[in-house]
Amino acid sequence: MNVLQLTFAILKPHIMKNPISLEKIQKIILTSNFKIVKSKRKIITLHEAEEFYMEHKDKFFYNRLVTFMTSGPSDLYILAKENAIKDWRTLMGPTKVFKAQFEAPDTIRGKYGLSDTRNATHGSGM
Ligand SMILES: Nc1ncnc2c1ncn2[C@@H]1O[C@H](COP(=O)(O)OP(=O)(O)OP(=O)(O)O)[C@@H](O)[C@H]1O
Repeated sequence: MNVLQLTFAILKPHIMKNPISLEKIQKIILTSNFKIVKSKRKIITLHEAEEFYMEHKDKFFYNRLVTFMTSGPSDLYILAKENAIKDWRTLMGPTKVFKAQFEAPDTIRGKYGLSDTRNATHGSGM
């Protein structure tokens, strides 16, 4: 039996500022057979960002991360597909931008990541 799975994806603020990157990533979502269950464009509040990244509270990049994530609109998606979580993470590529660029240059982060913080997209973990 085929079981649909949901995943939560975010297109981060620097992507939203570049219409070409935004369009290309939206196209990747659609051509990879994800169904968009729900989408919303919004500026994530500081409170939401702090809660969302709570697990990283003590990391050196936490302040930088929540500041960046609240710096402008993001696109938020609930995506559905078989193996949605794994497939979206595979499309995103490695978290760290240099690893993405050298080891997985064709992934979203490989192509559109600018730094370890501005790494283009978020995807739910398992
Ligand atoms: N070393 C780092 N320096 C700067 N920012 C980082 C670093 N590691 C992680 N981040 C930021 O924190 C976010 C969450 O990190 P995490 O380790 O949970 O990675 P992930 O599971 O691949 O990413 P995400 O949860 O965004 O899909 C990353 O997407 C990135 O924006």
